[in-house]
Amino acid sequence: MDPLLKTNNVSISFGGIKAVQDFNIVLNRGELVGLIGPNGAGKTTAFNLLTGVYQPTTGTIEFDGVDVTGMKPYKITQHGIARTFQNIRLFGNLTVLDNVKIACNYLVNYSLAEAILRVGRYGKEEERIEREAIELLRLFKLDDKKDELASNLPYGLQRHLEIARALAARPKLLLLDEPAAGMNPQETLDLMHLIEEIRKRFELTILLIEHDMSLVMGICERLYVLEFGKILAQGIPQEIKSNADVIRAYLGEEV
Ligand SMILES: Nc1ncnc2c1ncn2[C@@H]1O[C@H](COP(=O)(O)OP(=O)(O)OP(=O)(O)O)[C@@H](O)[C@H]1O
Repeated sequence: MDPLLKTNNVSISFGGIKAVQDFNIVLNRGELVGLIGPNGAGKTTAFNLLTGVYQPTTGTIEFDGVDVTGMKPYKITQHGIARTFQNIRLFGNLTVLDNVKIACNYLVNYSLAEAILRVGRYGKEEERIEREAIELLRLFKLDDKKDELASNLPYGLQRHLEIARALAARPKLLLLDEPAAGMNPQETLDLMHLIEEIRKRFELTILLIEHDMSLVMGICERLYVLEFGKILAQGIPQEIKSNADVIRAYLGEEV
């Protein structure tokens, strides 16, 4: 089967800094792959390239048989790539439910005129969106908090809501940028199980940036390691753990 995502020598520079250089990765359908590397290695920049936030200086990105290089972020979302952010980006003054419903709107099937006049397909679509949003919240055990303001949720649940919102766009590929940041060990463990569950349930492919090595090594099937914008190593967790270059890059930290 064709891979879901394939990047070809994707690079970007900011001024003189080559933030990402010759980024070549392949994600097969259904894989859960980690993207790790020291601070400033280029991981978030790679996500910004895959989601159209940045245009690559050179190189191409093929997603599900389509060349998505240079597409606007909303187009890329419509093609099936969704993400979460390192720093939570919820609409804090909207309810938990509305945060998810907004993301469903990428997929609405009614015209602007029908929405303004509140006729035609509008009503049915709105019902469907609400139903799907509540189902998602149930999966994340957030349905009993659907009417609370997102900013009032505890930190760990805000991270869950971000993932629920990303899923509302029904992606084929989910990019998670440090989903366990700031979580305690129990919350991290719960998150690991949740990620595995949503992968199965939604038949997702997942690319995960994470500094928590127990999380990455525990759930990822393969890993790419970035250093100074370049791929330093790739392989299964066992290979990466014992890779001399990777150990050096992490300056003797336990990998
Ligand atoms: N918009 C930008 N303008 C200038 N430099 C940038 C920009 N975005 C990223 N960089 C630089 O690109 C390099 C890679 O940064 P990036 O945030 O992708 O690293 P990272 O691996 O995600 O780091 P961390 O683990 O700390 O989040 C850094 O040197 C950063 O300063």
